[in-house]
Amino acid sequence: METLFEHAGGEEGLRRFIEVFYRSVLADPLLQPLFGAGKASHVGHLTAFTAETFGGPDTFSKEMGGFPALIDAHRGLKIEEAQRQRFVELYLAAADTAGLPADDAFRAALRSHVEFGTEVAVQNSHAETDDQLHPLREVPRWEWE
Ligand code: HEM
Repeated sequence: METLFEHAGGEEGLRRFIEVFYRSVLADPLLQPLFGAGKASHVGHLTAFTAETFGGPDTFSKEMGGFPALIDAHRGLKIEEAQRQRFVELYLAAADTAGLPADDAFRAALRSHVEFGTEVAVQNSHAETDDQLHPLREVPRWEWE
């Protein structure tokens, strides 16, 4: 069966999507304060993460610090629910703008992926001890719904 990665247009399709998404995040009054001026590495890292979770190459885990780097990136950010919801909204809007496939099965997987991922990020952003982190310790392999 085709992977979500292949269906999304591989590395190139996902990078185009994440570029649109990150641009919209940095222009958003609710989210921009968390991201500051932005980081040159963010598009590459988020693209690699998304590729890996959708069944593509495991470059994020092998070469970019993997899940521990992701936990560190969100620690202490204290992401609010309104910010989480905006992140989801912008993510799904970017999928339209970037022209990712619009079929229901793919969009359902994209939505459940970002809903779950943002819940994990919010929890980790508030954790004051390792016990309070979400139990996830590896990049999850997302599947078709
Ligand atoms: C709840 C909403 C979220 C907010 C507000 C948020 C915010 C941030 C911020 C401020 C950074 C550090 C600055 C930067 O690298 O530009 C960051 C890094 C990162 N975030 Fe998030 N994040 C959220 C959810 C997610 C989700 C759901 C994912 C994955 C699906 C994700 C993946 C990443 C990655 C890959 C990095 C870069 C880590 C690295 O440099 O290795 N984030 N995030």
